[in-house]
Amino acid sequence: MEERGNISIHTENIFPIIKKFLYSDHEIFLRELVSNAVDATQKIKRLSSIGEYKGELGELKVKVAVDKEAKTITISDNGLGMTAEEIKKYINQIAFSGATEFVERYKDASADKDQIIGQFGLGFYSAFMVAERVEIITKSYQEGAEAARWDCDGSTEFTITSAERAERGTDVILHVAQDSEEFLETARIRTILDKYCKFLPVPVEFEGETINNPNPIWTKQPSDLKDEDYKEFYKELYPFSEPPLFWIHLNVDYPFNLTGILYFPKLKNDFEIQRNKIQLYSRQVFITDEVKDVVPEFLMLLHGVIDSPDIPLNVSRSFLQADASVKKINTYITKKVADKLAEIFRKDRETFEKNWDDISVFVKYGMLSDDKFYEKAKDFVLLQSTEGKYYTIEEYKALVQANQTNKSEQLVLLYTSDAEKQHAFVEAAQSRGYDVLKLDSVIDSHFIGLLEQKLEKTTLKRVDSETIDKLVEKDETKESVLNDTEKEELKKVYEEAISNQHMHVEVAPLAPDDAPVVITLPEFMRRMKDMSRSGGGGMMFMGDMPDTYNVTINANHPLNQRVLKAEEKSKLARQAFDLALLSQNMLSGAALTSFVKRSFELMTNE
Ligand SMILES: Nc1ncnc2c1ncn2[C@@H]1O[C@H](COP(=O)(O)OP(=O)(O)OP(=O)(O)O)[C@@H](O)[C@H]1O
Repeated sequence: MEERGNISIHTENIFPIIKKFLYSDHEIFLRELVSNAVDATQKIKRLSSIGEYKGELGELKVKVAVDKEAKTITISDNGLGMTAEEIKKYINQIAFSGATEFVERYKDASADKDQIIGQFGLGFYSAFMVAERVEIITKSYQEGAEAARWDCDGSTEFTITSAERAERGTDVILHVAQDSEEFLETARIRTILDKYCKFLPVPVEFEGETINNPNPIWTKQPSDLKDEDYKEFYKELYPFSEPPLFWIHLNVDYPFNLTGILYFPKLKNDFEIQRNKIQLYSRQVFITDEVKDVVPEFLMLLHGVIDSPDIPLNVSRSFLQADASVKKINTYITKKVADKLAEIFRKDRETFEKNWDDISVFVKYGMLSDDKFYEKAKDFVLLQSTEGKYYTIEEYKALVQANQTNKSEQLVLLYTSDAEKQHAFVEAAQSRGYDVLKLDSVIDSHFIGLLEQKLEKTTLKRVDSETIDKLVEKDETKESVLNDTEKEELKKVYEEAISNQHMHVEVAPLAPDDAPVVITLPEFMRRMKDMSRSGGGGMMFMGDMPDTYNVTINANHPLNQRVLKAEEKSKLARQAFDLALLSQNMLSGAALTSFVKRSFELMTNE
């Protein structure tokens, strides 16, 4: 038997295009061919199970072999094989038109071409990305079938001849082109197999070893698995990572098909570098680790695998975002993750609190970016007080309600963004019986905004944004020891001593044991500046403005009564002001030097 033919006379030669134009990701040829081989073995298994094939199945496996001298890569399987007629049908017609369509569709799409090619293979013809000639030697499982050889040199011409092959199955032999000889290196092939074929459902052998785990745990029933299995699998996926905190086994078959395991890694605050750790599979074939658009942004902080044949990979990005099943998948995963967290919170609050530092970024990010997630997470998101205790929002509100409700019935939640630097303020608040929250991660400034937006009659104030009396304004007037003239004079003394237009001085009757001078940066001002720094809200101009602080002089503090009577009023006032700066880590440079000098001088003259 010998037959020559043209694959298609209507299409321009696609092979040079496959080879040259789709220059990126040449390595996926191996994924395509090994998956075909795996499919072929699974098909024979199915035929056998329904009684269509009565012969011995034997040990089903796929082999990959490199012959450096002959410059060939061979992918062999003992699957169902093909007759000469089937080669014509599947390889010459169907696969070819598939490849042609692929090339036609994507040769002009420049922007996300790499993305698409990475996710969606060309099928059999991707062999020509690395080969100058491809042979198929195959024998069908059907009784009395003759072995056949297909040979194609990368033009549209092919030959089909009869061949010698004892057993059922297929060898695909790639004669590697000169410019692709890197693929004759076994280390390279091993790396590619490891990336794409690690969890293929049929054993894949290379250099005498099985390189894959055909039964990864996500394909099993959760009830058949122990914690150890999940931890082991995590190690298999990320050999150099710390153990995960906990995990979720995803398992749906309606209205879409999806399995997988998502792990909560130890996150801390470095969430930027942790992305792209979720691997996307389609029937155990690795597709990509760029799951953007497939899972919600905030879930990309998780690690693990998602396997779904229902994720359409052969479409462009914008389409993917609008795709209904992708949306459903998003919603499903989000719900699962929220439910899992709620469950741990409910069943084992201690563990939940212990891990809170690692998951808080994730939970807050989720609450900020997804309203449905907010609705679930609002009951388990934790607020940490500076004293190290954890509260839910409701618990915390109940805790501070009595003491921290101001005269306009607003509940004032106090927080510090840096307990060290703002120590003086934290202490002052605590001595009033107020509680102070620790909200000090990058995401917290956004989280604070979210809480205010969602919680009724509640504001959040940083402890150093006002003097203690104004933080939680009560309906009481404080008596002042100084009369108005004295207060006016004191103000002048300080204004002159400070002599800085960005320090707004005012005199107020605080408690005698409050600090004599308090420097605050109003909450509103700081938030505006934060906003403009992060480029939002049309506040760009504010970013360049110097901070304007409020300097509150405590009229009731004995020191200020002394300032009024002292000979060197200005010096004493400046000293008090510098001490206030110092307590907030704001004193440096020349100001610090002159403060130190002045202190020695004052001590000497005492
Ligand atoms: N090793 C093989 N054994 C048996 N049949 C094969 C083998 N490789 C390819 N085929 C046949 O050739 C057809 C075309 O393969 P090709 O890889 O181009 O497309 P596909 O596998 O159907 O789809 P995909 O684009 O997802 O790869 C297959 O559907 C199958 O019928």
